[in-house]
Amino acid sequence: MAAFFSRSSRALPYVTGAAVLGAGATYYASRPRIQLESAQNAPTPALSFPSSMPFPKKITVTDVEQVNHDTKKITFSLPGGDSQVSGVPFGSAILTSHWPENGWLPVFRPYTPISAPDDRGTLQLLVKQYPKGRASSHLHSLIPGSTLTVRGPIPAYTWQRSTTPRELVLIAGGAGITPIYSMARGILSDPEDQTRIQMFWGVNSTKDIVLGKELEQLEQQYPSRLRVTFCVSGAEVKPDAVELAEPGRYKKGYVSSESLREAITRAKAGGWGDAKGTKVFICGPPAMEEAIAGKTGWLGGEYGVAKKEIHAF
Ligand SMILES: Cc1cc2nc3c(=O)[nH]c(=O)nc-3n(C[C@H](O)[C@H](O)[C@H](O)COP(=O)(O)OP(=O)(O)OC[C@H]3O[C@@H](n4cnc5c(N)ncnc54)[C@H](O)[C@@H]3O)c2cc1C
Repeated sequence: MAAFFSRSSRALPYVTGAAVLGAGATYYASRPRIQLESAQNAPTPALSFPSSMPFPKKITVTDVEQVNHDTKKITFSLPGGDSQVSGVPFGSAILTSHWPENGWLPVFRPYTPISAPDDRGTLQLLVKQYPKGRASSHLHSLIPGSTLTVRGPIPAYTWQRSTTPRELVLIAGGAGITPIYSMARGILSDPEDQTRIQMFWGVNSTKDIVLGKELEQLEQQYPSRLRVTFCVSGAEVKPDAVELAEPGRYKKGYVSSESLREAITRAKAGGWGDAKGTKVFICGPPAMEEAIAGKTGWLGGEYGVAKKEIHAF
């Protein structure tokens, strides 16, 4: 799939039928099962692939929360209310579109919901605004009652649960946290899945840790299955975090080779890789992905991880 951070130029191909239909079979095999409370009130998916590609849906803003200097959490209600779930499997994105004022063409952009696939009646996006960003500025302009046109879900990684213990390394950079968080929560919330996750999230500043509480909650809920390390590269690092309060939890600097070494050693001891052999999931800026998972990156070199064992969103 397109690298998350070269996303603007890659958004358009998502609307092309060929790419979308080609991935259809994979998506259907991977759709999460919806827990039915009873046959009568079984929720239906608001979005389903491929029918929601040509026939978009409108979702309505119910809440907007400014979570830091550049990011908003936007909550939407689904067209069918509580009788629906989003239908977006974890790790997958939806395709938003809007017509810019005086624009000749609509602007399409993918966003990964941070709500769970089986949340009734609601879908939540976490959107970072880029200076002059067309879609992100539009999304940041929405207020309760505004509507947004969405298509999808865009097929993503086909996850297979593991009933025996397995280790994964998940790496996010900046706003690339949304698919990584979504994958982690989806895997952890399956009680039959024994996958254990070591997650690294590289941010410029602790201000950028916009899903910190949610990740902390997951860690508390699944202490033996999730371990998160925040790598803070800017000057401002949580005071005393490294030395005192939370040893190992906050690291100064980028997600580095040294940071990963310990995780990989642990992963190797515990049965590294999911049922399909994928060992590392990564989503971040190109420079970060290149340094870690590129041709001459540490994973391939120092740690001997093959390209096919790495999934980049
Ligand atoms: C599968 C997928 C899922 C995604 N999920 C999310 C999500 O959950 N939340 C989220 O906030 N974004 C997400 N994105 C990114 C999103 O699709 C847009 O690309 C992003 O919001 C910027 O679009 P824009 O129209 O606002 O900016 P544009 O109008 O395309 O660009 C405006 C300016 O911003 C700069 N810019 C754009 N993107 C970046 C970037 N990544 N880094 C640095 N500068 C940039 C451009 O260079 C340009 O100068 C996802 C992308 C993909 C591929």
